[in-house]
Amino acid sequence: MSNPSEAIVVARNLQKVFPAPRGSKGEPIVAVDDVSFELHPNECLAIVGESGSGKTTVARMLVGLETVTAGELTVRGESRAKGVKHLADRRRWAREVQYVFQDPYSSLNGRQRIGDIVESSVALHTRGTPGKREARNTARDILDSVGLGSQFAEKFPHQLSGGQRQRVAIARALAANPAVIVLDEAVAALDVSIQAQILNLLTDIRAEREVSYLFISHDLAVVNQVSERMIVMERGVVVDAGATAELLANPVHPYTRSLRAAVPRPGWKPLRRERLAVASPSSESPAA
Ligand SMILES: Nc1ncnc2c1ncn2[C@@H]1O[C@H](COP(=O)(O)OP(=O)(O)OP(=O)(O)O)[C@@H](O)[C@H]1O
Repeated sequence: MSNPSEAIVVARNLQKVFPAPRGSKGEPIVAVDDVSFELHPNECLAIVGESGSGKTTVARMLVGLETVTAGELTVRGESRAKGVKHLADRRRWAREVQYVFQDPYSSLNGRQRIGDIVESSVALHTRGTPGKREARNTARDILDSVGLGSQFAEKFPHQLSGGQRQRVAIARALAANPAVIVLDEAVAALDVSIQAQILNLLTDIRAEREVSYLFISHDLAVVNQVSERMIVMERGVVVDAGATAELLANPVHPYTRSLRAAVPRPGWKPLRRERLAVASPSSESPAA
C-alpha cells in the first residue's frame, strides 16, 4: 500500500447517517458505513456501485455539502468532517476539490455566457484577484484546452450539446486549479461516442497538469478506461478494492462479479447475471 502521508484525500472509517424521514416510523438511513480509501496525487480512483450504494454521499462529504457522522475525512491533512463555517474556508476548499455533476445543464447558469462562466471561476479562485483582461484570457485558454475554441465563449449553455456542456463544466472546475476533481457520473448521460471523447479529454488533462480524479460511476466499462484503482460499494459499505484492471479481469467478490456480468461485451450472455448470486452486504471494508 502507498504511503498515507502522500495522499491528498484520506477517508478512514467514514460514516454518514441520515435521520429517518420526518413523520415516518422508519430507521435512520446509514448511507455510508466504515468506508476507507486514499486518493494520491495525479491518480484516478473510481468509486463504483449501483444506485443507492452511497457513492454520491461520499463525494458530497468531500466537498462539504454533507457533514460527516463519524470517521475521518481529510484533504491535504485538513479535516472536512465538521463542514465549513466561513466563506474564506469554503473558497479554500473549493480550490482544492471541485465537483463535476452528471447533468451540466442544471449545474451551469443558463443566463451566463460560456466565457463568463469560466471567467467567474477564474476570478473567484485565483489568488491575488486577477484583472478582468487577465481573467478573460485565462478563461479562453482553459476553454481552448478542453476543446472549445473562442467561438464558444459568447454562447449560452442551451446552445451547446450535452458533451460540449460537460466540457464547460470541466473547464469551470479547472479554472479553480484544484488538486482533486470529483466526477460524479460525469459521462453517464452522454452517448457512447461522446463519452469516449470526454474520457480522452480527462486523460489528456491529467497528462498535462497535476490533478487527481475521484471518478464516481456505475459503469465498469467507463471505469476500466479511466481509473487506476477502484473501490466497490454496496449498501454503504466497501466490499471490494484494488487495481481496476486486476479487479475487473478477475473479480473475486460476488458483488463485483455481478456488476461486471452486467456490462455488455463480446460473448456476453444476459442469462449469466441471473445465475450469479448477488452478494449479501459484507462487513469487510478494505482500504484502497
Ligand atoms: N439527504 C438525504 N436524506 C436521506 N437519505 C439520503 C439522502 N441522500 C442520500 N440518501 C440515501 O443514502 C443512500 C445512498 O445514496 P447515494 O445518493 O449516496 O447513492 P449513490 O450510490 O450515489 O446512488 P445514485 O447513483 O442513485 O445517486 C440511499 O439510500 C439514499 O436514498
